[in-house]
Amino acid sequence: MSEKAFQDYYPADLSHCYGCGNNNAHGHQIKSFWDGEETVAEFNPLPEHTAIPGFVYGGLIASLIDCHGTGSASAAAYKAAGRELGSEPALRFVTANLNVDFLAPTPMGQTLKLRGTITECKEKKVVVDITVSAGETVCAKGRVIAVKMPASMAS
Ligand SMILES: CCCCCCCCCCCC(=O)SCCNC(=O)CCNC(=O)[C@H](O)C(C)(C)COP(=O)(O)OP(=O)(O)OC[C@H]1O[C@@H](n2cnc3c(N)ncnc32)[C@H](O)[C@@H]1OP(=O)(O)O
Repeated sequence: MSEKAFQDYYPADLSHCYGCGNNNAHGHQIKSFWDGEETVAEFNPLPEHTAIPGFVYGGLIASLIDCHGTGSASAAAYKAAGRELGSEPALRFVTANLNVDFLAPTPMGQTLKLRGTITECKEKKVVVDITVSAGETVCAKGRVIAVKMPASMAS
């Protein structure tokens, strides 16, 4: 995909998140985009993301859901406000609650596809429901409750 990802609009000084920060060389650097009214991201697990040989570690899956959720929340807030992504004042969201159901073993060696639905979008809180699929199989689903980032986290 050639368009800018939601995370590419995060300012450099706030781009160190392990899941989605462009400036975290050891992180996942996930990239989220709109696909119609839904949001999408892809990730290729590495050998170090193994749980049991051949299968992906659940904590990685939770991390992907977490950051696809907060990125989607920010994008949804901009959209609801009729504003361009990244415009000031920034609409930044952090995770208040993360809930994950692991529905089927997640195989290594396949691209994982995340798809998010904006379930609720208020000024201070956005709820995003997310599926993680390998091929035709939905391996996990999760819900992220994202809340406006407190000023104390950005200083
Ligand atoms: C663009 C650059 C970006 C750059 C930034 C990119 C960062 C990427 C972040 C990646 C994701 C992370 O790991 S973030 C790191 C992990 N998260 C954190 O450290 C957050 C720590 N927690 C906090 O700071 C706080 O508890 C907050 C901000 C989450 C909430 O506190 P608050 O601001 O006082 O919220 P409050 O007014 O009480 O509640 C607002 C609404 O949220 C709901 N709510 C509040 N907390 C919860 C909760 N734990 N579980 C469920 N729901 C909750 C309330 O019911 C209410 O819903 P209603 O009554 O209105 O319906």
